[in-house]
Amino acid sequence: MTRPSVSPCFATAHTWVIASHNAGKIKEISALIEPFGLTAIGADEAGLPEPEETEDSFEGNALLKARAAARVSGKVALADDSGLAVEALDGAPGIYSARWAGEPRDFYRAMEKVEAELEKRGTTNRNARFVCALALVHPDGEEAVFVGTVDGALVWPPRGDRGFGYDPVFVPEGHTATFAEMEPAAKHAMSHRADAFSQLVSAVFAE
Ligand SMILES: O=P(O)(O)OP(=O)(O)OP(=O)(O)OC[C@H]1O[C@@H](n2cnc3c(O)ncnc32)[C@H](O)[C@@H]1O
Ligand SMILES: [Mg+2]
Repeated sequence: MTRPSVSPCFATAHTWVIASHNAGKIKEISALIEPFGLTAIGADEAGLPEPEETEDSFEGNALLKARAAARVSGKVALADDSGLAVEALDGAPGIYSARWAGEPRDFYRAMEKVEAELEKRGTTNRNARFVCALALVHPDGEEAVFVGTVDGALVWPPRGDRGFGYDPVFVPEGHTATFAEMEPAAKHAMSHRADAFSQLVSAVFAE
């Protein structure tokens, strides 16, 4: 038996707080963790505030959100900081992916902004990548972060009504459907979140 590469305290907790206010993410993360016999509680359900994302990296913001949730709830907290990095836009919107949608959030507007920026640059390079940092924090101070990615290309106009955020404009490499046109299980099998989660599973639940 190989030892888990992080402290066993994460796997022995019964409940993980999902430190996110994004319903789409909570749904995807709950589906990923429930097979491990863990109960997931969303940040709204746990009455957690939404911290300001002041760090300059996905990892930094994921840790900031998980630390705040673990401190307030006294439970293991899992946070996800993620976004779309467009090659021809030097990685934008990146950590600002949610902020490009304005307040209240309007992702059609955010997708239009990405398209307008590409047109401004007069480029034919439509390569993009989704990135997901998952931070796991125990109230006793133990921490771990896992980063996953998926490469693909942007399409215009948006297609499909599944998923959330930028899914309607993202076609993963080797496919023709956007994430928003795929069955949720197909997206979960290849997404940036699934990639980060499989690293987490190897570290936390390794036998
Ligand atoms: O911070 P929390 O409360 O978790 O929720 P959020 O929506 O603000 O999340 P982020 O700060 O991590 O912003 C990430 C944004 O990137 C986009 N994004 C992340 N993962 C995505 C996915 O799987 N499909 C489509 N868009 C995604 C989506 O628009 C998110 O709002
Ligand atoms: Mg956020």
